Amino acid sequence: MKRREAITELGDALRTLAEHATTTEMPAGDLLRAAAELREIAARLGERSRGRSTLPSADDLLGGVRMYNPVTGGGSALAPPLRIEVVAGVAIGRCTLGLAFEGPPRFAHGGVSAMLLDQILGHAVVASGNPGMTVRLDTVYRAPVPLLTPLRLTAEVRHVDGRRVTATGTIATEAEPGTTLVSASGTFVGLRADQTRRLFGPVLQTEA
Ligand SMILES: CCCCCCCCCC(=O)SCCNC(=O)CCNC(=O)[C@H](O)C(C)(C)COP(=O)(O)OP(=O)(O)OC[C@H]1O[C@@H](n2cnc3c(N)ncnc32)[C@H](O)[C@@H]1OP(=O)(O)O
Repeated sequence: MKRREAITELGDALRTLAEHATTTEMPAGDLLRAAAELREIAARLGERSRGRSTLPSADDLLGGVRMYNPVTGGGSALAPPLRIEVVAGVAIGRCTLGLAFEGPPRFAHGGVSAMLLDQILGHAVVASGNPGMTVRLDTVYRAPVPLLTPLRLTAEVRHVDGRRVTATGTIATEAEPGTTLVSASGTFVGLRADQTRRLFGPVLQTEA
């Protein structure tokens, strides 16, 4: 099995683990045994690991492959994961949030909605040919986002003004795509070459 597939397999197992660890009602003894076993597995995985300034060997930064992105990465224990495709400049995302993402009972945490929107807005911005970093994200929570329910997100670029790009996006359910639950407007700023060097220089050197 190729390494990326193995990373995704481990990510799937970790996401299942996070969901079951969130929903389990097993007694204390079982939880302590599980914790001890998991610490052993964690120690084994940590025997060979990378630091902050080294990209994952399975990533292709310039090709857009980020295996551990906390929103879209197949290898991330934190990612729903959100699957995004860009069609005619519109980013369309799909995911289902489990109980690990609960804020108010039965519904998603508001910060999770903002995280999903930041990511999908970013994809629309990159697809427009004006990549940049988020400098502002305004979210409007119109209705709570239900857990364990297929979701549909959209995003598109509205305005490009020099280095500054504005994009908007929404979260709805797959069943009612016309009913916006959360909307967002984001401002992204393209980096100057000196800013790219300052922020990402060490990583780009290892990539080259
Ligand atoms: C396919 C893969 C897709 C990947 C998607 C990933 C999505 C996720 C994206 C993120 O989450 S990025 C992480 C969160 N963002 C950051 O950490 C960025 C932190 N901010 C910075 O480091 C600096 O703001 C930055 C280097 C981006 C820009 O610094 P500058 O000093 O160059 O900004 P400057 O103050 O000169 O402003 C540049 C322009 O942006 C405007 N601007 C800056 N901050 C703003 C703001 N908060 N709101 C509105 N406009 C703003 C500013 O007015 C100005 O407009 P003009 O050029 O028209 O004068």
